[in-house]
Amino acid sequence: MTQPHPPQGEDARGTAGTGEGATPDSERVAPSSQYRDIPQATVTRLANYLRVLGSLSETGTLIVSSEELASAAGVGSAKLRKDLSFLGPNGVRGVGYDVLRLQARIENALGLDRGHRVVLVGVGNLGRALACYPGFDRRGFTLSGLFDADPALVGSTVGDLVVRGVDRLESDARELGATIGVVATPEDAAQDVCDVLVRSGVRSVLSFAPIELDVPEHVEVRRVDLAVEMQVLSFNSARNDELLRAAGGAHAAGIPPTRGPLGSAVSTPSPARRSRTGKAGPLGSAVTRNGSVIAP
Ligand SMILES: NC(=O)c1ccc[n+]([C@@H]2O[C@H](COP(=O)([O-])OP(=O)(O)OC[C@H]3O[C@@H](n4cnc5c(N)ncnc54)[C@H](O)[C@@H]3O)[C@@H](O)[C@H]2O)c1
Repeated sequence: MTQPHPPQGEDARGTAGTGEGATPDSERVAPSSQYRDIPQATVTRLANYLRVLGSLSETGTLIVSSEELASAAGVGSAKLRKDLSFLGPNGVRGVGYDVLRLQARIENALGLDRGHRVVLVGVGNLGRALACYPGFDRRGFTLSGLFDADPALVGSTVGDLVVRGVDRLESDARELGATIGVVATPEDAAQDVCDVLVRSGVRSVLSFAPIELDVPEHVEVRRVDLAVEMQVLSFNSARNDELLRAAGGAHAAGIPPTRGPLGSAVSTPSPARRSRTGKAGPLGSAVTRNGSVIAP
């Protein structure tokens, strides 16, 4: 992860400070507000780069090239450089990115350096699993409060926290300084819970309940729906089958293989296609054909 590599693409110009072609990073930490125009898709990818960088820093890697980082994150290196260009000058030409510095830069852009206190409502099957997951802390999210309506659960310990009654949600979430509220209740309770979270001052809600939640304009809701993710996988799988069939026909006719939907040449899947480099990701996880990394 430390070999130098020649600059290319927009980096090579070294003008706009878009990547490894830029001058060495200044120590100046930009305010997060400077990043508000970053496109949503880039924000999602930045979070992914951050995860990869976290794994690299845990293994003591100091410098990473854009190709290596891009490969581990499952994106093309041009896209990676474009994404990182939103953060201002990064990296050193011919050397690569300083892992810790880039981590700090992305954390700043994502507002993670401020830290987030999270409260979770609904400590059932899903809520318990989330409450026991140790990975949030590593990424700047401190689970600070668990709430449930079931008297049998209130007072019990889940993970490191004692479950509180939902009747205390408004006052306790405010007192805890919660910035994010997670809704893991049945759908019929989700809107009420969301309203209480909003009254407590929470401005970001992550909901697992399968309904749309009404919130005031200043509050953002993100809904997680695994069924939707599986539907996307189903669609991609059907499309890739189609492309493989077309590529098979083209091979038979002596026509070169077509490009896949993400720019990869379509060929029969094999273990060697676990990632663009044929390597497992930094977490030992496989990079899927559509570019996402499956975390262990
Ligand atoms: N998005 C997804 O991919 C996905 C996947 C699985 C489940 N879910 C959804 O997540 C939610 C939780 O699922 P689950 O399997 O953990 O359900 P569950 O029944 O095991 O747990 C729900 C918990 O919410 C508590 N609760 C009920 N009303 C409440 C209220 N008013 N205030 C506080 N707590 C209250 C219950 O006491 C229970 O502990 C459901 O809405 C489910 O549809 C979503």
